[in-house]
Amino acid sequence: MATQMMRVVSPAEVSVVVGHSRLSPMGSSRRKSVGKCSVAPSLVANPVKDVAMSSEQKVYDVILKQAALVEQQLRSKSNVSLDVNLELVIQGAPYLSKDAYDRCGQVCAEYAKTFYLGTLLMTPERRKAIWAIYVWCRRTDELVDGPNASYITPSALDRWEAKLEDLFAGRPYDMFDAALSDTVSKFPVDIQPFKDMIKGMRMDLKKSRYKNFDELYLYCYYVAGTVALMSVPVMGIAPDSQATTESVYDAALALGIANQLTNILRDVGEDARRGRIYLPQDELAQSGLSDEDVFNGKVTDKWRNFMKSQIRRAREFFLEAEKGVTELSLASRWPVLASLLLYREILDEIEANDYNNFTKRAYVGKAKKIMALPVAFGRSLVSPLRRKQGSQGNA
Ligand SMILES: CC(C)=CCC/C(C)=C/CC/C(C)=C/CC/C(C)=C/[C@@H]1[C@@H](COP(=O)(O)OP(=O)(O)O)[C@]1(C)CC/C=C(\C)CC/C=C(\C)CCC=C(C)C
Ligand SMILES: [Mn+2]
Repeated sequence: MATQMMRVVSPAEVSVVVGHSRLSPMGSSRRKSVGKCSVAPSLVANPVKDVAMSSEQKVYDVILKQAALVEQQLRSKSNVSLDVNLELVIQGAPYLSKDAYDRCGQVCAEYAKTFYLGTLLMTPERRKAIWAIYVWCRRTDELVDGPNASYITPSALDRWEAKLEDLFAGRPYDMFDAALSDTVSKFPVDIQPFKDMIKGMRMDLKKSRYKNFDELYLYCYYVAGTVALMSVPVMGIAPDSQATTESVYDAALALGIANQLTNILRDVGEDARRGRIYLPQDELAQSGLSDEDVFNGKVTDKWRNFMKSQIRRAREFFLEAEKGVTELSLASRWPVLASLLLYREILDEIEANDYNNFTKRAYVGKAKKIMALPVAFGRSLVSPLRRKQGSQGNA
């Protein structure tokens, strides 16, 4: 989908790279609650390569793997100092990691202002790491959605992936990669979600229709659910959280999916003008709609009904995510909750536009944005324990 949310990293920065998996809709039926420290690495690999596995099951495997990595780090009581100002060598040129992170922070501040403000509440180590992840995600999306997108071939994405492997192995290629390389050496971040995001971009190059929600779910995981799996190991789970690591990752994943579904519903018209329909074909047909109806862009009762069910589904994912936010470390809750509230409001705006997402862009105004911030802040102060007692009526 076309880049809308934020301005992008300059094409030059992206093209430096061009010169050269696996993974869950959140049906609660599939989620098994494991004790907080019981996600054993032996659970991680699914030895059965079952082609009939649903997308949700495939994604679930990645959650288990990421949760296991976090548990492992907790068990080994990682006493790595997170604020070492490590010197990094990038292609012979020494850079201080501080400079590399500062550059990431500048990109964030420029392209995602509200989000950048939110990160300022985090501890400096976490903030810098989130900036580095943000920049990598933005550059990756930029490859397929940015000004050079028409030159991007699967082999350019192969080269981007090779650079990803290099940076995970401590051999970053440029400043931005140097920051991420440092981040992944300090936090229990797995490479899989990063590879999966590239897979999503690959999918976007060749696929413009989604047979059913299972297919669409996998795409949403690739391009957005992955962001959640990359970010939570950095944001951290609250020490007083009683939730299982796995359930927190489930909630995080739900936020990625909800955001991407919302993105898709907002951008229906714009995507259609590029010949793309990110909507489940079977559900369109069940509502008596075809690709032609989407291309014609006429708001009919059939369209309104179809949109209502799509919006309902996105809201279910937001609800699932909301339950997990208070399990995050205190300082990470606010930016996450603020982004959740703001993104969810886009759905309200689509309704307010009478479901005309063909020619009207659903947009959350400045006043609403500003109002969401203190609301999110107040709610983020509720500790997981208080919430638990509160829900039992003891608070
Ligand atoms: C327990 C719990 C709820 C934890 C929270 C977990 C968490 C931090 C989830 C983050 C969810 C999130 C922000 C997902 C990103 C979704 C998204 C907007 C994806 C976009 C993909 C492609 O979009 P498309 O091309 O269709 O549309 P555009 O027109 O291009 O917009 C992306 C553009 C992929 C690239 C993603 C980013 C640049 C965002 C990266 C953000 C972070 C690393 C920070 C996440 C942290 C916070 C505080 C939200
Ligand atoms: Mn994009």
